[in-house]
Amino acid sequence: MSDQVLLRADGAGKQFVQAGRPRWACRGVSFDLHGGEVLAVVGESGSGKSTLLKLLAARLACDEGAVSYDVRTGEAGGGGGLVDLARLSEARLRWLARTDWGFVEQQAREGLRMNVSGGANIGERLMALGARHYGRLRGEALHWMERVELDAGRIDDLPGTYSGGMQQRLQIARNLVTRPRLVFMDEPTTGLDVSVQARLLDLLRELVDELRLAAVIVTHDLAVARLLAHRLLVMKDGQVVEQGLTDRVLDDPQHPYTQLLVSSILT
Ligand SMILES: Nc1ncnc2c1ncn2[C@@H]1O[C@H](COP(=O)(O)OP(=O)(O)OP(=O)(O)O)[C@@H](O)[C@H]1O
Repeated sequence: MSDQVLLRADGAGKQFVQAGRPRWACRGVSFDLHGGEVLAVVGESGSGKSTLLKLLAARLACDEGAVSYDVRTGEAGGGGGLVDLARLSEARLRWLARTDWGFVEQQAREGLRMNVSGGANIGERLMALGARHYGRLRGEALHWMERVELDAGRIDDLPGTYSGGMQQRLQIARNLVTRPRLVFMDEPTTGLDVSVQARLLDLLRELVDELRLAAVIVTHDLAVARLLAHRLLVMKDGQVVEQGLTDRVLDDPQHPYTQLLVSSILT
């Protein structure tokens, strides 16, 4: 983990109108994420985890507070240092999302292009950055298929012919091909068979370590958080009720809600 702050949430909040009245989906969220650090966001359904992830990845704009990112010097036209995402143009945000960030959706289909081959899915981000050389694109696609343990012989097959676990691996490869520094993941293993989940988690842990990736992972599964995350952020009713090192929070939860969450998986 590095000393440098990569992503900062400073009182971030978002509200939606529900039944004709504004309601905060998440509010007052503050934390720093350092380079190479993995943060898991946990909490019950409806606690605001996905909304927070969308604020962090600039898929939604904050209604209160701010999210800042350490834009690399010379990249996206930035001059380096933490920049409020609200101050970046759409084009610069798109650039960040295609290069320095990844976003792994819970439903792999939402993060893949289902009408082009597995190899083309991996090459797409490189093409968006101007790569045109067929041999290089195919070489990169093969490399990443192997890296995520996909059968390279399936490179020309459509993702719809892959199993759920394979689609999730393909989505991960598609995101990592540009060597992002930060990956957002929304319940990346939910909905897969338990054995497939376990192998995917191992793979994610290896990739995160090897590539020194920073990640924000939304999960309702404390075992996923325990395995992958350095730090935990516990949400309830849109607010962060506890945050800290994963082992500390899970072994010695301070807030009654965290105590309930932890005890519910022990019983
Ligand atoms: N686009 C939207 N319009 C209106 N309300 C929304 C919208 N998105 C989320 N909400 C509301 O915001 C609150 C938080 O939802 P969110 O999806 O962030 O929770 P979550 O913790 O990710 O839940 P889950 O684990 O079920 O996905 C909920 O009350 C939800 O109904």
